[in-house]
Amino acid sequence: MVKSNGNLESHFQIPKVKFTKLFINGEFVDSVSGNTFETIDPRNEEVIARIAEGDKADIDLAVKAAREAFDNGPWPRLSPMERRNIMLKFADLIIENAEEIAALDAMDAGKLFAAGKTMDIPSAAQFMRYYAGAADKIHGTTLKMSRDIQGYTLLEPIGVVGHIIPWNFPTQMFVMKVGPALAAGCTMVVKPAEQTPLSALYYAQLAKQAGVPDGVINVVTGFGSTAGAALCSHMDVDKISFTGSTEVGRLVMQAAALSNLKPVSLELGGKSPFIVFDDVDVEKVAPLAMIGILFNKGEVCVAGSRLFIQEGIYDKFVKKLVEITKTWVVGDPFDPNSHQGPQVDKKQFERVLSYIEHGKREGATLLTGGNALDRKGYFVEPTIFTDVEDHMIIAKEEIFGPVLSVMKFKTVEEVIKRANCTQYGLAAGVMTNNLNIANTVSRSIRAGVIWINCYFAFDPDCPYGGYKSSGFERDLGMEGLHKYLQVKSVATPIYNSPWL
Ligand SMILES: NC(=O)C1=CN([C@@H]2O[C@H](COP(=O)(O)OP(=O)(O)OC[C@H]3O[C@@H](n4cnc5c(N)ncnc54)[C@H](OP(=O)(O)O)[C@@H]3O)[C@@H](O)[C@H]2O)C=CC1
Ligand SMILES: CCCCCC/C=C/C(=O)O
Repeated sequence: MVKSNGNLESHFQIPKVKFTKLFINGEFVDSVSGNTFETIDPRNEEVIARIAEGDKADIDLAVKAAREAFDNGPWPRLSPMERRNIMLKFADLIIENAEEIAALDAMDAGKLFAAGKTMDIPSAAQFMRYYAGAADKIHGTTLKMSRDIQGYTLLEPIGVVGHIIPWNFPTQMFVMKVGPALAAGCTMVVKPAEQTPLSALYYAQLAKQAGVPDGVINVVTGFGSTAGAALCSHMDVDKISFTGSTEVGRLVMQAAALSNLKPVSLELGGKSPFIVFDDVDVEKVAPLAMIGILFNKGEVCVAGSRLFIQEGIYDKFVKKLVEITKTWVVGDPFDPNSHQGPQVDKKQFERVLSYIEHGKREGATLLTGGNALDRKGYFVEPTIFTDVEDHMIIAKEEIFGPVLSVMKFKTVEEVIKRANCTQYGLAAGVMTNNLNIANTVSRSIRAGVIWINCYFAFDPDCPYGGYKSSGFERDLGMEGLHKYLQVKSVATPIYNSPWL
């Protein structure tokens, strides 16, 4: 039985929500319609605040501000060093306000407050600093042309960017998208997920404080089917950067194509294999496998949700997994003893529980967990299914919760084939002390991120994104910056040069 920590009263003074309106052209404003929507605390199902509900009319105003800021404003025309300095100030303000932002994401998304303060928010500031440092290192190339022509390329900002972000990492997603776009000299409209508007609005205020000019960053809170769809279809938006479900990713791409053929980058769902060979130390790797599914309550696209264990260590490994779940505390995300908070909302909570019922009906063995906690809020026990078969729904579909599907395998060839047998291709974990196996498997798995003897090894310098139905283009790394740039080739004749 998973313990639900008794201390549900937070000793931390939860801050009042300061920003609830749309942020357009440097000001917090009501939506044109005057409509608002509730943002709910998944700990207790209570209303945190009412937030301005932007729709097409507000997207039009936000895009107009971003368009004007790009076409005539200072941001794309500042020297890269000036952009860098403002971005560094932005990063400093993120760190200075880490505690308040962590509290907002804990209230809005059920994310652990302590982890937010010490990991999520600081890593977001690091992402911003990484791209501040990249701002004055955006270089084209000189070309060796075949005739008496001199050629070179320019990397130019793509223009007005629409960022549509999900609810699972409100902070990182905001900064992973906004940071590189700022460094590139772009302007933007951010549509945060309806479940998690609070930190995005807070970041908008910090950006203004840091000196980001009005109109460069605009935040329109609201719903995907209205505000999000309007952003994707907008004729004055030059690029869409989307993170979310594969299903919605298709809609985003369709809207972009049917409007002005704007390019899109898609970071979508996953069903990542975590592969354990029988030469590993079970005591060390089993905890990593559990973190691979339980980190952030399983609401992670790269979660290692399919655990493949080689038969030689299967029984010992599974026994260790159960031991670990018994020490795993599910409870109030403000309580420092909690390892796991509530799922983000009622819809996701019910979705996870419905997948657990699928697993039972399909004949998998429910080894541990499988229940909601008997308390208010959207809390789900860490759940492990064994005897899972590849054709089962819990082996094929992304659950996006603390539910692990465990499978046994014999050979390297078998596990490569089974790991690749998925529509997704986001990430994979390969646990082995055999370098040849690590090399073979890492090159054979069709996924955008491979972690060998580690997991969730995120870094600002390491590109992150998917193959197949997990999307294309990358966040993070210099690839995460280049998607906000476009290449211009320039050529001129050369005369009397001693060489070509
Ligand atoms: N790759 C990743 O990091 C993530 C993947 N996911 C996947 O998505 C699933 C559901 O999560 P969810 O948040 O509902 O993901 P969605 O794909 O539904 O939403 C992601 C973002 O897209 C917006 N959106 C929704 N419909 C449209 C549309 N027609 N046009 C433009 N934007 C739209 C959403 O707005 P709104 O929230 O207001 O509807 C949200 O901001 C998860 O179970 C998981 O499979 C989810 C989060 C992160
Ligand atoms: C420190 C963790 C950063 C994670 C940010 C991106 C991951 C998103 C996902 O896979 O859902």
